[in-house]
Amino acid sequence: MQILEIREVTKPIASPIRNAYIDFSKMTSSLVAVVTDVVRDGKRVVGYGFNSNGRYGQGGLIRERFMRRVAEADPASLLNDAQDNLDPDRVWATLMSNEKPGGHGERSVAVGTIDMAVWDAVAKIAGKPLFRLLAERHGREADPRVFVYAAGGYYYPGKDLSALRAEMRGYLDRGYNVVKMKIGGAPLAEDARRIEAVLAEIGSQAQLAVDANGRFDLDTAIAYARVLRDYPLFWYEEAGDPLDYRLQSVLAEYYPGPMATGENLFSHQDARNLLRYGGMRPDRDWLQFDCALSYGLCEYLRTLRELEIAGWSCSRCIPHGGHQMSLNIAAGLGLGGNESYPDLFQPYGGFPDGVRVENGHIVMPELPGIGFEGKQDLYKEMRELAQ
Ligand SMILES: O=C([O-])CC(=O)C(=O)O
Ligand SMILES: [Mg+2]
Repeated sequence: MQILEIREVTKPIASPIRNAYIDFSKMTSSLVAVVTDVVRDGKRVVGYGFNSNGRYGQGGLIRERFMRRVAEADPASLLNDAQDNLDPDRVWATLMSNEKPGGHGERSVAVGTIDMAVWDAVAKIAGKPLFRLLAERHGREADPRVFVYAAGGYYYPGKDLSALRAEMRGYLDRGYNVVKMKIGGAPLAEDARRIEAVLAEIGSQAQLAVDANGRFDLDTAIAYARVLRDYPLFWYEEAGDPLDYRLQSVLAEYYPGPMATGENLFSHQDARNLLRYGGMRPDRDWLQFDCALSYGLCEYLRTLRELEIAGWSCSRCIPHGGHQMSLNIAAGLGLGGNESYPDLFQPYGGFPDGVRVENGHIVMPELPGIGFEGKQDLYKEMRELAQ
């Protein structure tokens, strides 16, 4: 049993939307295939992965360093002790050989993308959905019913309040009961009007989260907090720079409602620093670490261990990124849910075909691996890469 090859292609996921920090006009994502020599149900097992939106494709790093390390490794060194499957941690250690600690920039995205494909292959070789494999490995009961919320509400040329309201209404019509919109890309008074328009639209049918994408300095974060705290928000997300733990912790003094952050922290050490110094409150705040951007599930498991040490429940995690990998982690390990972008970043985001959102939850189908084969538009792109 061995990995024959890793392939990568960088795909556009561009759109004219904008958050408070970036636009997505040139956004790309790496799609990776881990091709094995294992055959299941008459078909060669290929694991797939991709990175979530917001960070660009990583073809350069993947080709120059990470693919080569796997290709040069003794294939037996990547197997588990029983030699009946790949060992994701051994593959991970090979990927990360000769990498210094710290500086978790783009390489965490490259490794996270390959790691997703490795776990997909491992679950397919085991013949199980990844969420069931994870639950078994951790001695837990899987719960295939997962909370999901609809992220959108971007700034968009010519988008007025009625378009924003119509967008949010569309999410409610599709079964969501928490929706998210961007803030910080317009003056505070205008954002307040946008928020009030959405609150009027969703009424008591749903709750609203807002996301500043790390745009604010402390004064601005507090100025927003003074306004936002009078609204019944689901959370106030990523007010300031992701690594400015002091800002986050001072903000907590001005914002009694739930805060969320973590999508731009890419290692368990950074996550640990957030828990130590960021003033985040385990009884109400939310952690959004996204394995696809942060060295993958092998590292995410270390992050979950840090949560446990710091007295946090993993049910406070609702990852960023809207991909099926985090849905599997949520169903298998008991996270609080997952992000979803009903109208964006297709075909990468979303659920297997036929999965519907009801009362803000989906039920995971019983597909081997991560479940990409159940989403036709996505699997078409994946198959093209593997052929
Ligand atoms: O706009 C983005 O970069 C995505 C984002 O922050 C989110 O989904 O929370
Ligand atoms: Mg965000």
